[in-house]
Amino acid sequence: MESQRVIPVIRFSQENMSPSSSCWISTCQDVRKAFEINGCFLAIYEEISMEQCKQVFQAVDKLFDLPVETKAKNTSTIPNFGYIGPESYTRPLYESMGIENATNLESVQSFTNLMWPSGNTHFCGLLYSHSKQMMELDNMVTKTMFASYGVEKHHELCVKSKGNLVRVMKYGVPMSDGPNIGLPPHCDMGFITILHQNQVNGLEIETKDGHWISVEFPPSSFIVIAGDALKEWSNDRVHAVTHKVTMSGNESRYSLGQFSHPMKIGTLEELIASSSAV
Ligand SMILES: O=C(O)CCC(=O)C(=O)O
Ligand SMILES: [Fe+2]
Repeated sequence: MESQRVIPVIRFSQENMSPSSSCWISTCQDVRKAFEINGCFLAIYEEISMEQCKQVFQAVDKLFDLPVETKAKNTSTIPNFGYIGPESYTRPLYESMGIENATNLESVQSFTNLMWPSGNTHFCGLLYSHSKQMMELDNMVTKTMFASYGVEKHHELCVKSKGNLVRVMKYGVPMSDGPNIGLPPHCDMGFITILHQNQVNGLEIETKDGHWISVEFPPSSFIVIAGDALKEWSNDRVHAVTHKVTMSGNESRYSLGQFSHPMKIGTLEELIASSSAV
């Protein structure tokens, strides 16, 4: 019971990620345990510097300062992938924008040009390199998870077929007598979400025994959240964790999430069967 109520912290250093290192096996086991018991964990990932994260959130702050008509140009053929403005009853403080395939320079460029028709090379370069680095972390997470289930040889295919969406989010300051709902309780639909924030807390995770715990982000940490598609892929081994955002205090909260989803891999059962076949 207690292990559910503390979010596990797992270090993703170059050293831990080498299959020949002494901690490789334990890292893989920790990832699997966290996904199965908690449905999430905090990854310490120092390859992305804290200075870079600070710059990203400063750039995102300027992005949200653009007029609503400009932000609304961020559209998508996929529902909820583009600009989402505040919704008075369900999420009055929430606003977000999505960049599809943010690990592809042209996608980030076309998003940037929509927002700043005269260009913004700083934003474009920053978001592109940040998204690529977050995807590297995502790939390490899948690699350790695949290894822990004995299906590591299929990991490359999973990496190659991954689609992704980077979503930047702003949560406004609640009025003293107004609602403080940032985002109502939900599970993510995709495979894996990797998320971090500026210095303002607000994310809460529901444990399997129904307790809500507030997420505190240690330095250089990113929360890794299992979504419904990962639960389904794993035949319910992995727990898709319910989470929500509650706002307090007098500072806006910014978060950036990367949502990834492999397109064409068999289910875990199928991969296990093909890994054990001679
Ligand atoms: O902003 C956050 O911390 C959570 C965002 C979230 O849960 C989502 O976009 O699905
Ligand atoms: Fe979510």
